[in-house]
Amino acid sequence: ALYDSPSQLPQTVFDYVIIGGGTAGAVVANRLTEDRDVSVLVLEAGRSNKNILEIEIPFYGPGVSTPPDLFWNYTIVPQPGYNNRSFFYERGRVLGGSSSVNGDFYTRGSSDDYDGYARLTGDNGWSWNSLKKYIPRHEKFVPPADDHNTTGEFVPSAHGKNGLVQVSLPGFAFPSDEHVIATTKELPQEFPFNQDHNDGTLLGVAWSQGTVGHPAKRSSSATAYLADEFLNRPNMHVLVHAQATKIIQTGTVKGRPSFHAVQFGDGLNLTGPFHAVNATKEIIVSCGPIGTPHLLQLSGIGDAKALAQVGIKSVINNPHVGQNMTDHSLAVAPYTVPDGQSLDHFLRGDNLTASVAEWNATMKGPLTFAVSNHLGFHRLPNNSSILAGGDPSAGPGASHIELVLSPTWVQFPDPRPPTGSFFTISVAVSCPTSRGTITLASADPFAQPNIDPNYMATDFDIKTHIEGVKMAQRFVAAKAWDGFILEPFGAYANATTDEKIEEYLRSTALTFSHILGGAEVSAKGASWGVVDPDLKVKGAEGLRVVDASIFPYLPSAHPMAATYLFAERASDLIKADRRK
Ligand SMILES: Cc1cc2nc3c(=O)[nH]c(=O)nc-3n(C[C@H](O)[C@H](O)[C@H](O)COP(=O)(O)OP(=O)(O)OC[C@H]3O[C@@H](n4cnc5c(N)ncnc54)[C@H](O)[C@@H]3O)c2cc1C
Repeated sequence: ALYDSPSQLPQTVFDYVIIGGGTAGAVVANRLTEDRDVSVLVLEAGRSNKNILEIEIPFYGPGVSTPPDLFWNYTIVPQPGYNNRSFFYERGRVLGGSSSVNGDFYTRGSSDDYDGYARLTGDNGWSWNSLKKYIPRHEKFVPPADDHNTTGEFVPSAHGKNGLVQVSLPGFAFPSDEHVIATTKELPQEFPFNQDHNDGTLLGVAWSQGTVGHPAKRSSSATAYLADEFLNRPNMHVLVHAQATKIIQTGTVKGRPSFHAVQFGDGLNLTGPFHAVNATKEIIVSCGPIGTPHLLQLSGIGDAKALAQVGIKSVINNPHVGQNMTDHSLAVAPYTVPDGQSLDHFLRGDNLTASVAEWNATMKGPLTFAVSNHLGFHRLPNNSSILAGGDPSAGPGASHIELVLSPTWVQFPDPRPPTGSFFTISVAVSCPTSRGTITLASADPFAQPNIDPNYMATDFDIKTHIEGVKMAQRFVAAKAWDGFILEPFGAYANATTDEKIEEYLRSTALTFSHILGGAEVSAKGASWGVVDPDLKVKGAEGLRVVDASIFPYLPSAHPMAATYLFAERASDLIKADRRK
C-alpha cells in the first residue's frame, strides 16, 4: 500500500527497508515482494508520482515546466573547468526518482561498458552477456505514438516484449529526420547508420528509443515497478514524504558493524519529528548518486577525518565514499532552420497549450517523445593525438562522443528565444576522465551536501569535447543539409577555432544530468571502492547499495537503462542470499 504519513504504517519492523523509491529502489521493491512471505518498506522523501501531468507527458522533462518540488533543491559548487560557474542540478524527488523527470532516452550503452564493469569487479555477472537475460523481464517494447511502420528502425530480437518498463521509438516525424538519415548515407565513414544502439553495438547514428508507453505516456520505474497491482501486494509498503536521515548501527556481527534500523524525518517540511523503522534482513540504500553518498556519510560511513570536521562520529572509515563522482558535461551547437521546420513553434504560447491539449485528448502529436528523434555515438579516430596518453573508453565498441540531434531549441534552463526555428546538436563526452566528489557541508541531514562534479578538469575531457563540437559542425556541413541548416546561432556562432570552441564550452556547457559514482563497486578485497560485487557495503553487515552511485564509470551512453539492469540483477542477488 501507499502511505503518506508514518502513522499509517501497519508495523515498524520489516524484512527489508529500501531507502529511496527511485529508478533502482522501485525495481528492488517489486522483485523482493514477488515472494509473498517477504515484507518490504520503501521510504521515499518525495511525493507520489500519480496524476502529475508534467511527468506523464513524455516531452516534458529536463527543465521544461516540471514543478520545482519534484526536484531536489541542489546547486553544484562553482566549477573551475566551467569558468567557476555553478548551477541548479536536477534530481527527481518523487516516486520513480529521476526516471519520473528525466529526458526519457533509453540507451543501454556498449557491451564493452558492461564487460569493463565485470573486469573491474572480477564478477562476470555484471558483463553484457550475463545482464542481457534481464532485458525481457525489464522491458516491453511497444509501438510508437503514431503507429508508423518501424521496420528497419530497430532490431526486434534486442528487445523485451513482456517486461515492465515500456520503451518505444519516436512517434512524431520532423522535417529534419530525412536530413539526418541522408547524412548517414552521405558520410557513412564518420556517421554510419546503426539500426539499433541497444543491442550491445552502440556506435553510429540510430533512431532514439525512449521510456514512452503506448498510448504515449512516460513509463517510469514508478509507473512500471510500483503500478497499483504491485502496490496492492499485502507485503509491499511504500511511505512517501519520508526522508531518511541516518542508517543506525544496531550491533556488531563478526566484528563488523551491523545496520538494521533507519531514522527518517518529514520529507515535505524538512524537519522532525523523527521516526525509526527496523529491517530484520537488510537495508538497501537506493537514494541515487547524490543521496546515497550523502546518507552514508551522515550515518558515519565515510572518511573519518572529514566526518569529524562536521561533528559526525565515524562508524566505518572509508575515504572512498563520495569520491569518484562522474558526469557527462553537455554543450549545445544550435543552428537556425527555415521557419516552421522544427518543433519550436509547437512549444510557444498558445501553440504549447494546443500541443498539451492534443496530447491530453489523443496522446499523439509533438509532445509524445523525448527531445530528439536520433542519437549519434562516435569515437575519436584511432590515430587521434588525444588518445596518445591512453584510451579511457571501456573498449572499441564504446563511444567517446555523443551527439543528440534535436529538431528544436535546447539549452535548459535558458528560455527558448521568442522567435525562430532551430536544429540543435547537443555534444557530450561519453567517457569523461574528470572525477568529482560529494562531501558533507554540515551534519544537518536536510542541508544539501557539497556537490562537485568537477567538469572538464582533464585535458582528455576538454580536447574531446572540442572534437565533439567539430564533429557536429562536420555533420551539418553535409550536402544533405543544404537549404535546411541556415546558420549557427548566438554565442555558438563564434565557436570557429579550437581556442574559441574551448572558451564557448567553458562558458556555456552544462550537464546531461547523468552524475553517478560515490559508492562505487570494486572487487572483494580491493583497496578502493565502497561496495563489493554483490553490492554489500564493505565492512558492514546488513547494508547494500543499489542505484547509480555504484557505477565505477559512466556507461558511454545515458545511464538509466544500465541502472535498471543492475537493479534487476541486484534483486536476484538479494533473493539468493535470503534463500541461503
Ligand atoms: C533531468 C534529468 C534528465 C535525465 N535524462 C536522462 C535520459 O534521458 N536518459 C537516461 O538514461 N538518464 C537520464 N538521466 C539520468 C537517470 O535518470 C539517472 O541516472 C537514474 O535515474 C538514477 O537512478 P537512481 O536509482 O540512482 O536514482 P534516482 O532515480 O534519482 O532515485 C533516488 C530516489 O531516492 C530518493 N531519496 C534520495 N535521498 C533520500 C532520502 N534521504 N530518504 C528517502 N528518499 C531519498 C529520491 O527522492 C529519489 O526518488 C537524467 C536525470 C535527470 C535528473
